[in-house]
Amino acid sequence: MIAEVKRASPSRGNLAAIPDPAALARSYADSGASAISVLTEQRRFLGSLADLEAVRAAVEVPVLRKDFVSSAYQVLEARAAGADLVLLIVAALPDAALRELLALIHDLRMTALVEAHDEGEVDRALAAGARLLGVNARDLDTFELDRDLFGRVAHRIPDGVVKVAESAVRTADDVAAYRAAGADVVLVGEALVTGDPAALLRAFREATA
Ligand SMILES: O=C(O)c1ccccc1NCC(=O)[C@H](O)[C@H](O)COP(=O)(O)O
Repeated sequence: MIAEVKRASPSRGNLAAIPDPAALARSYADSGASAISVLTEQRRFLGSLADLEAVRAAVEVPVLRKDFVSSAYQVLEARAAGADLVLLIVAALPDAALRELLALIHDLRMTALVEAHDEGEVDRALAAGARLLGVNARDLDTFELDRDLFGRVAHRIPDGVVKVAESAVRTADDVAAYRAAGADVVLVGEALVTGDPAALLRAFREATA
């Protein structure tokens, strides 16, 4: 499980105040999350690099900078703030930029979560050298959720590339469905920040046991 610190979103507005992101991240890690995703975009998600720094200082597990990263500067910022992983969204990056940012992230001994939303984007992510590939159920233009998307495109992702199912998890059954469709990792935001994170993470883990 990757558990997300998510105060607000363009599709859902304000979700949770999260006055102490470090405490939330600690509760995620204590409840078995294997990594923490921190949204650092300010305007629509109400996140910040300060949130990332606070989370980094609070947990031992890897921390993901989740943002619309399109420059080397943002990757270096992520590193300086203590991130281990950086999100790269295929739809937002031409092939050359995707390759350059991926190479920089690997040179820095970091990991890129390369995010796709259709088969063509999965193929572009693989061609660029993605080793951790996310399939986001949320269409970033329309905000529509398609929980079945992961199952339709996962067959294109070869063994050896870690498969992450992103978004739209509300219940343990959703986690079980992603797992059955081949997900190695599931990334969850809204359900955790609007519910009881410890109880949910326990139920999510049991759903895949
Ligand atoms: O969440 C949104 O509304 C959103 C809109 C546009 C671009 C990105 C967006 N979210 C980022 C994410 O991918 C999710 O925060 C993450 O996958 C968790 O999703 P969920 O569990 O459904 O909150």
